[in-house]
Amino acid sequence: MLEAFNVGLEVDAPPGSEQESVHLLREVSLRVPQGHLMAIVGPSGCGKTTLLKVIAGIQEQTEGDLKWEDRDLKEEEDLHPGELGYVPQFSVAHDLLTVEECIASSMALRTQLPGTDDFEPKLDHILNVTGLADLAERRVKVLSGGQKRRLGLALELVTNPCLLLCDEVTSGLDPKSETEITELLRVLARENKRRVVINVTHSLASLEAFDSVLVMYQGRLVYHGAPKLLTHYFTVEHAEEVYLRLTQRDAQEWHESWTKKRSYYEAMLFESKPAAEEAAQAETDPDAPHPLAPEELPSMMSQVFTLLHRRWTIFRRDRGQVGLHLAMLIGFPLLVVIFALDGIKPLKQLNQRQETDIVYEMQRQAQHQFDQLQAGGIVSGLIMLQVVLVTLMASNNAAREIAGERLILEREKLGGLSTLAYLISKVLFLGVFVLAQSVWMGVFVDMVVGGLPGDLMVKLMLLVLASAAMTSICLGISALSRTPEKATILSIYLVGFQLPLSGAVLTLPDWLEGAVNPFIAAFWAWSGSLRSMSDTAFYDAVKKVTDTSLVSPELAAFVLLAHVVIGLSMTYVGSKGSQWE
Ligand SMILES: Nc1ncnc2c1ncn2[C@@H]1O[C@H](COP(=O)(O)OP(=O)(O)OP(=O)(O)O)[C@@H](O)[C@H]1O
Repeated sequence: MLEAFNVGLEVDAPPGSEQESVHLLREVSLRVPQGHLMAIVGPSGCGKTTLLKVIAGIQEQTEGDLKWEDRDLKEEEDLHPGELGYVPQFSVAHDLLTVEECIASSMALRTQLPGTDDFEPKLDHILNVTGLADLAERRVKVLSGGQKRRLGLALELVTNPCLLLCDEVTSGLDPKSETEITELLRVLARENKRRVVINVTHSLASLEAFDSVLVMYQGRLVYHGAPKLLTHYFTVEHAEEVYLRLTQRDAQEWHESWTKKRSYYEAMLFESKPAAEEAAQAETDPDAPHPLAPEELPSMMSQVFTLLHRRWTIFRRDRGQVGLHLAMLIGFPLLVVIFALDGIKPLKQLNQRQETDIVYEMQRQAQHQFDQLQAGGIVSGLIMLQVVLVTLMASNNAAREIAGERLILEREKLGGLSTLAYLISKVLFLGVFVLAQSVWMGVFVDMVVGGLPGDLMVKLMLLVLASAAMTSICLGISALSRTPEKATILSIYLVGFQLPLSGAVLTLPDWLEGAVNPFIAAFWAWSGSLRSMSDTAFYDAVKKVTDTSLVSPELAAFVLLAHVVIGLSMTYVGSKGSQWE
């Protein structure tokens, strides 16, 4: 039995409002027996989705109590992820996966079935029961609205939930599809004796298939009873007239009226017990296809592997992303080399004279002095260009990574996905890009210019760390942002400020340098790389063209690592926090 006692939800009023807070729900009390299919109806904005979220534990009520099978959901932990199925209004599947892949990945994230003999039969059963068997190979992107809703439902059936909450899975469909999905919900309600299925809907047209109907109005419960008594209660001829009728009294009056009469209507609900009987019958059915106990969650590493495998599949199929990554991987190092073309000659000449006394050479040859200045500018510029382009690639890797799939993440967390598993999968996925982009950039440029001064390994390490730092920070921004657009803009600003604030082009005033540098990854990678040349002739040349103080490679590596840690902490906190809106 699902029970609510005077449940209320009060939230801060929107900015600019005269009140301090608003009540989204007030004094909602209900009892829903098991094996029952209930519809929540009401005009737009009356609190249907809010009530569903409170029952699901996505939003916690500020007043009253909720009970499931005599467990107080406020006192004890929320429902076990395997006990709860929540189908949101929006699509919770990746566009580039097929229907079968989506269900299989949901199963792998939420159950221990993959690898067992039960996996295939269960997958087939879910495809069949939701009417998706013929669409198993079709990608989500091309599914119709109704098919996406069936898929949303299918993703929740992998665990045999006993509380299945559906937000508008029947809305906006043609009458035939609406009837089919309602019938499916009814079958699901009967399939498991412990199960309660609740569906939010706008439609008042086909409520007969439900065991009960709950009407919400302005955050209040104003009716909960059998569908056939709805017209009687509201004294209207057709159910479709109920919304108009509601406007004739205010919500408080409707609620008071309901409080007086509810025992009569609820008693009728419990007395008829058609649902419980049908459920008992379904349970004894010898053809019942699978056990109905909730599934156990898989291990964290198993979730990491599933997420990683899924992410690579999506990446491989996203031709635009693959093309962009390849273009940057090949194009950016070439760009650096093109800028260096004019300077390669003095660079090589200076390279050949490294063994000689550079000061003596300078005094002796005016030409050499000119070469040295030019070479210093080229070396500093090349390193900075490498670093900035690597950070640009890093921001492109990470900016949309979490914000772009936020609602899917929220749904999967509710289904038992570990935030740490999610974070590790992102680190492993993006780590490949960080290594490929920065190592290739460093090695390619070094080869073409005939060897930049200093230890190649130190410069490569700093490039990798600069890329890792920017990737982590942008991933953190992505996890904390409400939309992918916001995350992208913030990440672009961050990269845009790297060059002017790095001190490589213009020297910042001392007081500003100390305040800004800690935040500029490009400064540390550039500065540490230049300092790593301190035992070569180039260091003097580089010092001549920059007044910015240069730091040791060790300090640079330490600060960049700190950026990585901060970025990953932001990512963890941002991913763990709830962002359903
Ligand atoms: N976090 C929030 N802060 C402030 N107001 C909110 C919040 N969440 C929802 N609301 C408001 O609460 C009201 C009820 O929202 P809800 O989404 O539950 O309505 P609904 O009945 O499901 O509507 P619809 O049928 O249009 O989906 C709306 O006016 C909405 O703007």
